[in-house]
Amino acid sequence: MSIDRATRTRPSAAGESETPPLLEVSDLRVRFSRHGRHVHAVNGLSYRLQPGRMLAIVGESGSGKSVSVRSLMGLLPPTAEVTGSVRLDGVELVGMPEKEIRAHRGADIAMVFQDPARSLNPTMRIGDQITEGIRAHADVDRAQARERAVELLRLVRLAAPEQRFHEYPHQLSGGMRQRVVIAIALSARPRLLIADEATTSLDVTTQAQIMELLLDLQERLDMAVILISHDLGLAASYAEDVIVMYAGRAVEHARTADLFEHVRMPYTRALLGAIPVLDRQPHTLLPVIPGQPPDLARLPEGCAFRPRCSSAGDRCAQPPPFAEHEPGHWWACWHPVTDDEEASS
Ligand SMILES: Nc1ncnc2c1ncn2[C@@H]1O[C@H](COP(=O)(O)OP(=O)(O)OP(=O)(O)O)[C@@H](O)[C@H]1O
Repeated sequence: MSIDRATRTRPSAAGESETPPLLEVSDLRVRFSRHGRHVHAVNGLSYRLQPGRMLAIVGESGSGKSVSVRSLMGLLPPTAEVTGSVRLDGVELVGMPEKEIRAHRGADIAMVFQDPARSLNPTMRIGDQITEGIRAHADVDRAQARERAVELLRLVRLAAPEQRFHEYPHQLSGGMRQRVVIAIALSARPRLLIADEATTSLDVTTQAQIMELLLDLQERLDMAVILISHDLGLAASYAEDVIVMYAGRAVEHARTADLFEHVRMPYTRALLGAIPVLDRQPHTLLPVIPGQPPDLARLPEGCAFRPRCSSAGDRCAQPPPFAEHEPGHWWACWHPVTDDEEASS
């Protein structure tokens, strides 16, 4: 698998703390309650993200990836009960009144979603949509906002930005629309950009172009990026650190190269195992693992992966601690994969 990205990055790794983190998530829990039924979507998620780094969060559908990042933005419905701590530059976001969190949303943290068509207003010219975003966060007149909007379109490498400024979303391709969405997300110069399956609806070539753009913006603007993806290849190619989520928890977290070369969590190995090494190319979707993820309204005691795990034993009835077992490499498992097992598998 391509690990270029992981091997040419700065030495900071999961859990290291030589610079203060931009984002510190501690024991984050999100519960949806309806008609007496409680869905435990996020169950004690903790991680740190340094400024200017790219972290991928991967896992099967329903593992809590989207809910966990939406909670950072205060973008969950009122049925969601959020506890724990999310600190952005030391400022606590959990429990912050909606009015204050709105000031952070867009300005400090921005988000790009899967479907660019749904993120844009089809009846508005793209230039107006970008200037609206700029003026929501900065005290600038129309001419200044327009100038900045064209600059942003140039920054996201949209060809002929002055001309595109006057066009409607339907006149643009899917990739161009996602560039516009990214331009809007960047309009307040956020320190953290969350890309939630932001390239999933695009063809493979356009996906790679948008990922290269995100990488370029991350480096040029020194912006941290959280990449939410089903695509292990994408995580391996672009992110410096990877968190694997299962049933609302982080089950493995490490530098990308470390994770892929010294996988420890049987769940991560199961995700990787069905993909022959030579086929581990970018854009490799998560394979199907036999069995079902647990019902989040009735989480099992102990390790949630136990019913599907070929390494499970009696001890797995107790919850395995999520701990830094090797420098910069965190996992939650009583029976981690060894390098010898991995080599012979
Ligand atoms: N508004 C809601 N009310 C009740 N349950 C919800 C709500 N939003 C999400 N959930 C539940 O939370 C769990 C986690 O969802 P989430 O969207 O975070 O998963 P995901 O890992 O991002 O998966 P996917 O890749 O399919 O989006 C799911 O079981 C989902 O059904």
